[in-house]
Amino acid sequence: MAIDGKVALVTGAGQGIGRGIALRLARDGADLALVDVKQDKLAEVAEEIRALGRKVTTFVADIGDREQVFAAVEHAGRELGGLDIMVNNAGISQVKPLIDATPEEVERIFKINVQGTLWGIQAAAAKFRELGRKGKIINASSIAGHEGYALLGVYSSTKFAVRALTQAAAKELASEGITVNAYCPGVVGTDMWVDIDERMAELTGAPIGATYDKFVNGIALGRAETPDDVAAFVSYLAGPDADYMTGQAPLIDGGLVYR
Ligand SMILES: NC(=O)C1=CN([C@@H]2O[C@H](COP(=O)(O)OP(=O)(O)OC[C@H]3O[C@@H](n4cnc5c(N)ncnc54)[C@H](O)[C@@H]3O)[C@@H](O)[C@H]2O)C=CC1
Ligand SMILES: CC(=O)C(C)=O
Repeated sequence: MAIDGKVALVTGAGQGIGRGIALRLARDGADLALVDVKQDKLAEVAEEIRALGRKVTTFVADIGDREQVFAAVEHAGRELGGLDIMVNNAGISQVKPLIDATPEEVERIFKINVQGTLWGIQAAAAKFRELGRKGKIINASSIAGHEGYALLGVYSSTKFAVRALTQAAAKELASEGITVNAYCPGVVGTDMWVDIDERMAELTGAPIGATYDKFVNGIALGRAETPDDVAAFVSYLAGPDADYMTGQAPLIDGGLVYR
């Protein structure tokens, strides 16, 4: 298997895309460190990974807190014998007109989506250095990191920022053989989209489900994305076939945004 015996840490692994990525990397042969704020969800995913015959450890951490991210990486290294792949997946959404966004709301989403990704890059790079490994760092951006969406403007700006961090980190870390890439999903049917759809309904008066359907109707391949669709691409980014790729943030969206 492509990443047999490698150690991967996935943030936001308790559900949705992060869970899908963790399960896929386990099927690819990796041992997994699962990080989330939700202890009960982590335990469920860990059980699924154990059933696949891989080693797994869990760690409750808020990625917005730098010390907690470094502690999570330390924990993974200690429990699983190192670190090779860091997936900075956890993130939150926010649906609101730009002109109404409060300082507290902006601070919170930047703390998690942008600072959380930066702390993940820092902690992983420090661990790869210490171990002398050529690790891979993989960050969650979005179609909203390539295009600013109405009512998702602040969220979109955090995902543009993730692309900037990905490019800059790739340039800074390349000489050590560390690669940094991002994945940009489209409309994935997770709890995040349930929240986005509900908030859009409140703000626009659209019926529940209508915003989600409108976005999905724009997808050339004719269906919503699944966590497995995203995980298949992350599997490629985590494996040796992506060794010569760095600083990129490709769209994996079924044909929705074209760049
Ligand atoms: N669902 C979608 O259509 C898309 C999602 N994305 C991105 O993919 C990533 C995952 O999204 P989903 O799985 O859909 O979201 P989700 O809301 O279903 O799951 C997110 C997970 O991250 C965890 N989390 C949230 N804040 C955290 C924090 N501060 N520290 C640690 N864990 C935290 C949550 O507890 C949850 O388990 C996010 O970065 C999101 O922005 C990107 C494009 C599209
Ligand atoms: C959640 C997300 O990134 C979008 C725009 O679907």
